[in-house]
Amino acid sequence: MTREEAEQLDAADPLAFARERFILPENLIYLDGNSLGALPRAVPAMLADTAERQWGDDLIGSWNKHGWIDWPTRVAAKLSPIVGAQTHELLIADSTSVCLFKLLGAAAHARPQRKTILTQQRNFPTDLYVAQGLAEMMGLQLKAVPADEVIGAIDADTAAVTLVHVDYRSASIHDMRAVNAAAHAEGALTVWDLSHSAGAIAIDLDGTACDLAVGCGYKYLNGGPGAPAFLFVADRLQNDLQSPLQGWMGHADPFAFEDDYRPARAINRFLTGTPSILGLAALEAGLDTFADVSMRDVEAKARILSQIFIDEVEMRCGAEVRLESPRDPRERASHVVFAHADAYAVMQALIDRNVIGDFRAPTLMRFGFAPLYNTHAQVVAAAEILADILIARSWDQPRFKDRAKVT
Ligand SMILES: Cc1ncc(COP(=O)(O)O)c(C=O)c1O
Ligand SMILES: Nc1c(O)cccc1C(=O)C[C@H](N)C(=O)O
Repeated sequence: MTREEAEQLDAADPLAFARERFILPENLIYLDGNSLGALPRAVPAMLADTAERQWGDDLIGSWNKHGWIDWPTRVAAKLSPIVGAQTHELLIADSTSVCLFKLLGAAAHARPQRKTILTQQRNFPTDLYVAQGLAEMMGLQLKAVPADEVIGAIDADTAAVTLVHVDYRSASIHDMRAVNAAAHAEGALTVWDLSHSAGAIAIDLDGTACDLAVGCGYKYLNGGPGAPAFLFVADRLQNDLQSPLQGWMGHADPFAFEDDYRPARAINRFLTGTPSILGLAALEAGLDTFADVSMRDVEAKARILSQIFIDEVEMRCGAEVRLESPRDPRERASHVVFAHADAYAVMQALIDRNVIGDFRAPTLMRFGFAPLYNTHAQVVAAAEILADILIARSWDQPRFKDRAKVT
C-alpha cells in the first residue's frame, strides 16, 4: 500500500473526527497507546479546573459542591458503552492490580467449598502475582494452564477463572462467551482483566454473561499515567459478594464513622479509600474521547490498522521478523507483535526515527494501534521505517544496545 492509498483510507475513516481530541507531537508516530494512551486535548483544562476552581476555591466543600464523592460511579458510567455493561455495574477505583485483588478475592470467598483458582500460563505478571498471593492467603491452589487448555481445565473444584481478555504480548483474544459458559456450567465465577481490550475492541460484558472484570484506565482509555482503574460487578452478584479490602468508603454509611463494617449496597461496596479526584478528572476527559464513537468502528479500524501493518512489514522485510500475533484478524485485538533476535536495539532505532512502540523481553517488538488517533498513513510509514532499519541494519550500533531503560 502506498502512503497515498493510506491517506485515501484516512479520508474515508469514520473515526477521523476523534483525532482532534488528542494532543500529539507533530511528526511522531505513536504506536504505544496500548501501554500509555495519548494526552486528550481536554485534560489540561479539566485538571486545571479541578485543581484551581474546585480544590483551590472550594476546598473540602467540593466533596459536596462539585459532587466529588460520586465521581467513582459518575465517571464509571461513561465506560458503559465501551464495555457493554449497565452504568451501575461499573466503578472507578484504585489500580488494576488492587481491583483484581478485590474481585478475585470476592469470587473465591463466594465459593468456599472450592479450592482452585484457574488462570493461564504466561499471563501478565500482575495477574499471576495477585492470584498467587490470594491463593496463598486463602489456602487455595492456583492452577495455571496453557491458554487453549483453560476451558477444559474448569471443574467442580474451580472457584474462579481469571484471565486477561487480550494477551499483552500477542494480542490474542479469549472467547469470553465460551469461557463464561464453561465456568458457569461448573458453578465457577469469571474475573476478566480488560486492560488490553477496553477501548480497543467491542466488548459485551453483560451480553456474554461475565461475572466480574477489571481494567486499566491509562491505556486505550487515555486516562493518563497511573490513572485509576475500573471494575465491573454483574448486577446479579453485587449484593452477595464481599470485598476482601474493606474500607470506610465502601461502608454503607461512611460518614457515620461506625466501629463495625457494614458493606454499602451494590457496587459502592467495592470502594476502599478516598478516590483520587485529580486522577478521576483526567480519566473522565479520557473517557470523553469516546463520545459519539461506535465501538464497532473502533474494532473494525483496529483490525484494519493491524492488518495493514502486518502485510506491509512482511512484504518489505518478512524474512527479518517473525509474527507472534495471530494471523487471523478475528483472533487479534489492536496490537501486533513481531519477534527479532535484537528486538531491543531495533526498537531503539525506531524510536530514534520517531516511531514509538515497545520492547518486551527477550525478543518482542510490540506495536499498539489506537483507533481514535492512529492513521492508516502512519501505519504504512511505520512499516516503511521498520523495513528500512532492518534491511540497512541501522539498529546494529552500540547506542541502540544500551539496556539501561525501564520499559
Ligand atoms: C493485563 C494487565 N493488567 C494489569 C496491568 C497493570 O496493572 P496496574 O494498573 O495495577 O499497574 C497491565 C499493565 O501494566 C496489564 O497489561
Ligand atoms: N503500567 C505500566 C507502567 O506503569 C510503566 C510502563 C509500562 C506499563 C504498562 O502498561 C505495561 C503494560 N501493561 C504491558 O502490557 O506491557
